[in-house]
Amino acid sequence: MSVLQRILAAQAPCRKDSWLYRILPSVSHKPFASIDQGHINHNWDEVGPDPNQLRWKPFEIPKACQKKVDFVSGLHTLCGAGDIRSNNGLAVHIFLCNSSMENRCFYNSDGDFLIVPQKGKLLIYTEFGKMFLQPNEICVIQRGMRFSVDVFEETRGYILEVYGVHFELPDLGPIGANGLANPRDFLIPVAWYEDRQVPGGFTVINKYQGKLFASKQDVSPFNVVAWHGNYTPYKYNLENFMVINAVAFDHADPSIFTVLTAKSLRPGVAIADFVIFPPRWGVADKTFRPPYYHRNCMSEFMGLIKGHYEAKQGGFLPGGGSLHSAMTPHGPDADCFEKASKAKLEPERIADGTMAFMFESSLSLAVTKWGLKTCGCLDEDYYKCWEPLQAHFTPTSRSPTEPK
Ligand SMILES: O=C(O)Cc1cc(O)ccc1O
Ligand SMILES: [Fe+2]
Repeated sequence: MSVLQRILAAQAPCRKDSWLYRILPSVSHKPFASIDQGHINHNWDEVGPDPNQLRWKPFEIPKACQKKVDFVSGLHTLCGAGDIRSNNGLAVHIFLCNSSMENRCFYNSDGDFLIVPQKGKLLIYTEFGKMFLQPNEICVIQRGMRFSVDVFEETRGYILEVYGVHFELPDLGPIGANGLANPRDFLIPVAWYEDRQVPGGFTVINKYQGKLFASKQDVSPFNVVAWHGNYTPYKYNLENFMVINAVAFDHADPSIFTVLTAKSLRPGVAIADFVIFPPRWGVADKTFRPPYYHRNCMSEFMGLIKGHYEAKQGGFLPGGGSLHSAMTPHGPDADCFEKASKAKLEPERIADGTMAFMFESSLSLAVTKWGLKTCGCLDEDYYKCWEPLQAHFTPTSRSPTEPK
């Protein structure tokens, strides 16, 4: 492992600190000035809440031949809640880019980023070293860390930003010592540096209270020759997730698939959970195996990295998304309902070759103007996937395994 090392406690929640040893102290050579906001927007109430089930077609990536867009200029806020100034809340952003950041880096004063690439690989230069990230891997870059992103094609992904808290592994409770995302599978960068003068200026972009500011300096900020501490970016390959699920009957709460959680101060309640739906076996008897129809207290933003989501074979596509707000009913589409209602309950593989995920929050999310209008990807027909639902209730029917 030349570039990355394993970390045993990437998620140590409380005190976090790292010491960085630089060639030159990192101070701005010019004052920070406000720059074009792009579509970074924390003013969700500009459009406001929407109690409907929303679905987005794949967010469109700008064509490289038309306009060069890098990771920062291609960041768009989709929805969120809370307040940055009091360090409580979250935002969901989409990144759509086609070019590498050239002599530009970004740092976020507001919160931590959990980055989920969906299309295209990312080579992320951080002050702690480099991280190479491909779809089906995720990384966390915490508040204040400067980073720059190289891309190699038209690239898309999702970001979950949390304010005032860090992501950590969920408490395992009765699961015990190991399972779900295991600490051994989290990787952190090893120090890497460049001693590079940049006569034309290296632009440092800062997100502060939801707005972007820029300052120039004449050396690369990636001039850290060594560091130690436990405040580090890290990455994780979702393939390593050790899935635990129902093996007798009933559909488990998807919280059993939590990779990382950003806890609120209320025990058991998260600002945001990052949950995945990995390939696994379905074996539950006497059970409607797909996700149940439900209304619940959480806001659920879902995205798809690859393949199909078990509850929506059509319409929910890789690179798109959906949002089911608190207490709004939702569940499998009519097609899935029909098939699962008649299916023989044999052991079956579920979700092979796919990876859907959920950013789930106890806060009530509002959608930005970009999400509802500007992106142009809202699927106005989403509700139609439930229109053909038919009742299958037959009072006299019995399960084949039930005693007569
Ligand atoms: O709404 C969804 O598709 C996500 C989800 C999946 C599941 O298996 C159970 C509940 C749930 O919210
Ligand atoms: Fe749900």
